[in-house]
Amino acid sequence: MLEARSIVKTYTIPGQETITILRGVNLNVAAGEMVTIVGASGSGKTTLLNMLGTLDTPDSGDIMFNGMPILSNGGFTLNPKALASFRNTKIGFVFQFHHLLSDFSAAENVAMPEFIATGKLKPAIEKAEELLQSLGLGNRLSHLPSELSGGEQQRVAIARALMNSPMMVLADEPSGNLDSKNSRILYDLIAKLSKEHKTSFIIVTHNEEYAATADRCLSMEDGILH
Ligand SMILES: Nc1ncnc2c1ncn2[C@@H]1O[C@H](COP(=O)(O)OP(=O)(O)OP(=O)(O)O)[C@@H](O)[C@H]1O
Repeated sequence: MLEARSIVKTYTIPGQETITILRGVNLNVAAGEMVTIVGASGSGKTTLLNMLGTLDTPDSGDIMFNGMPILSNGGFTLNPKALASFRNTKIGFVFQFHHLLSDFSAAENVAMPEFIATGKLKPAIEKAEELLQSLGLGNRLSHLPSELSGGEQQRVAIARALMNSPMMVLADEPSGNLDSKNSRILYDLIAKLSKEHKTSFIIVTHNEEYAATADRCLSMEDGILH
């Protein structure tokens, strides 16, 4: 489903030498596969996730998505509008600080991107409620983020990422602020969703114990994914 080839990324800070973060990363992820990425702080895990999510460009490398070239020799193949549409429809994002909107309920938070895209509130809310119910949050639909536990908030963030039935979800430390019980629940849930929805998950984490529960656990070392 996803094929990333020879991704190289360097950063140059004015007045300092250039540092190479990604030295030629290769990654293949199948549909419905759950892949975790571990590695030392600063090793480039988030940088890679940003490239895979088309949020940033590498210096060089290629990305194919479902057989379609998205990135060729370090440049996007789509114009900005088409790229944004690709990202909004095919990729879901889950971050450690889930960025839920504090004045909106769980259901409204999940429905928001679709409401903005379509201008139709009722179908978006109905779909959001259905999704939240399937994630065990049926009795939390009208709660504000501040009225939800950390684990519940993270499940709302996952529901939001799944709202447009993406082919791939990218998650950066999704359990970073959760205790071990809630982290376990979250990883079990992701494993189940990846199989049920045939959605690929790529998850960056520091927790090697949970990382090992994925279909495949990779490690970022010296700018290469092993
Ligand atoms: N915009 C930038 N300009 C310069 N250097 C950057 C920039 N973004 C990231 N870096 C550097 O790239 C390296 C990799 O950062 P990245 O956030 O990908 O690491 P990480 O593996 O996700 O780390 P962590 O586990 O601590 O989140 C770091 O040394 C960071 O300082």
